[in-house]
Amino acid sequence: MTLPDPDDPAAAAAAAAVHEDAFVEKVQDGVVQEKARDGVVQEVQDDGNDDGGNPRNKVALAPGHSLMDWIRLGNSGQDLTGVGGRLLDVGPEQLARHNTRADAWLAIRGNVYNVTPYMNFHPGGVEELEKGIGKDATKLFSEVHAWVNFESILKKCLVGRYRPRTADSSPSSASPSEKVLGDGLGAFLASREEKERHQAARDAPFKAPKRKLRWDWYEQEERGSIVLYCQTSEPSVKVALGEDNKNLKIEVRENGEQCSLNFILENTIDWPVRVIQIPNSSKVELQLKKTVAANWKKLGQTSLDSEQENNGSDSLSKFYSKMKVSNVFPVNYNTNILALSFLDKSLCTTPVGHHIRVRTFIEGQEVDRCYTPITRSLVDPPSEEDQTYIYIMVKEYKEGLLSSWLAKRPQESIIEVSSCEGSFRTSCLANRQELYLFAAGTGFTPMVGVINWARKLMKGKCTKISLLFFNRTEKDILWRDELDKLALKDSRFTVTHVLSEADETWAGMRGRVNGEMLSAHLPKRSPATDPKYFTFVCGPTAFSQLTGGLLKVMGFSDEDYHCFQVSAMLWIRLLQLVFTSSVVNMSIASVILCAREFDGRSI
Ligand code: HEM
Repeated sequence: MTLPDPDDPAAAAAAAAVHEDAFVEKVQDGVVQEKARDGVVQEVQDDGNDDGGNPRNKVALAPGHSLMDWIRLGNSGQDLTGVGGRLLDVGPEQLARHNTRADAWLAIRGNVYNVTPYMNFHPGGVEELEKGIGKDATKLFSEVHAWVNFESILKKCLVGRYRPRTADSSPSSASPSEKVLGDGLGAFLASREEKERHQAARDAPFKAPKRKLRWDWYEQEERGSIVLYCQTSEPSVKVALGEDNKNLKIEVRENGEQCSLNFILENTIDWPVRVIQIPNSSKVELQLKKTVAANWKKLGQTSLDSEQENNGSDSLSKFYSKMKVSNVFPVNYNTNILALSFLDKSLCTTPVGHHIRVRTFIEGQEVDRCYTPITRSLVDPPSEEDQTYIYIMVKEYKEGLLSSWLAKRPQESIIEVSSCEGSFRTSCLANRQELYLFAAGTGFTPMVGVINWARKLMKGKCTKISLLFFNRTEKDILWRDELDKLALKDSRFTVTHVLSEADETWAGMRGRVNGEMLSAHLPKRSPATDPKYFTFVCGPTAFSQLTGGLLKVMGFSDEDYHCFQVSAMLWIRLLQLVFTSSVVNMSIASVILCAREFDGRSI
């Protein structure tokens, strides 16, 4: 078996998913604990050897045809369906016409896949796979290896739904997602009885939603997984488990909408739930660990509601949860990392480049500030960040109401934290190979997520991550150690420090951002003719405006750079603050000071 590269979480996560967790239990330090089908856990050294002794009928695959290679091919953007990605309703006759090695379709559990590109990747060999083509191969497939997660392995080869009573295929009038999911769990369930039970559980009475959050689930004896089919690859997902360990609430926020799912689970689960964003897809998997190993047959009772965010303060206030400052890690003389944890069994995920709001009441006044969550470390961000914590970097501003309040707070202080917000979409980085980051002061914090994301998920594609980091003095440089260590560890990453008020001992670059600095830092190629590189900007507003303006002059279009900025929403909130009676005594000046606290940008 080819083991996932532990440094490539995209591939590793996908590899774990395709094995449905049946085997790969843990990948750590190159040692995999492989759980055999009889439940015995054995340690296997990752020696890169693909055959592992070949205890069964697996064939030796040609070089370049490992599971990892297949995942890469799937992520390459090539159309592996052969039908342009349209979803078809396929009847037996049409299926039977695709019965050659060069044009091979098969149906498994209600879905039709084009397995032509998978032929040479099939661990059981081409001849074996050929036995199932041109027909409904569900029985054959289950007899040989019912545990194989075909849905995940072949997801990029999906042709459509199998309609045994349909003579011809036609593009169905149902929406693509309806067709992919069909009756949801049906794709996963072998017995009709089970299917009906699950259907009943899913159709349990709930408030009619404006937009349905589609989901599926599957289970093993010890675990269950809920798969959410979101609209984007950057949903913010919040999960809460009730005191009874059975009441599970899921909130998904994306595209300005929030959808909620509430389950009363069939039985109790252990906290925490693990939330896994399947790389390069809009699928999110919630992994549940059952308190007592048993087959549940159904997930439980559900209710579902969805609401359109109306940009109003009422709607916003719903997204605040109480969190406590669990730990404080000093960064430099005026900046700390705060580890925030929920008071109850809740967690939330943070899409790259998105931010949260921290809110509290100081002397009766509501103070609200945006922070971009970071990872605890830049050099070794945990591959599985503990999602029950949110880490924020807080710089103390003397005149900043919230930051100076936070700086004085001992551990265990309680604050309110919103769900994530933001407009950044990683899709703008598709096919980019080089990233150039321009940050000033705490404008560096959104870059942490970008750097982590590029290192993990653009592996193989991203060849350069170059940060030009502006600060006043040496002691103001945030995470200097981490940045230097990362530059040593990862040859793709470089950091250049620029100081505006350096003392005479400073041998590095000096000054404020200007056109010369940017051109020296960027490739000589024009972004118009070479769209392989992308630029991020974040810092005080004056810095961002100047840098953005210079980039435009240099030929960068809006598609070639992203500026993390104060959102329009923050301005709306600030104006609301000025005009609401609760802060009638708050001067416009102090509101502006609040706004200034947005990641340190001055306004
Ligand atoms: C329906 C016709 C198929 C037949 C007759 C067949 C046959 C086989 C055989 C004989 C093996 C070696 C089994 C062993 O480990 O002893 C195998 C392994 C495997 N097949 Fe298939 N296969 C079929 C379809 C598929 C499909 C459609 C997929 C894609 C999802 C697939 C994925 C795999 C995987 C991942 C393994 C390795 C399993 C492991 O490591 O435990 N097979 N297959």
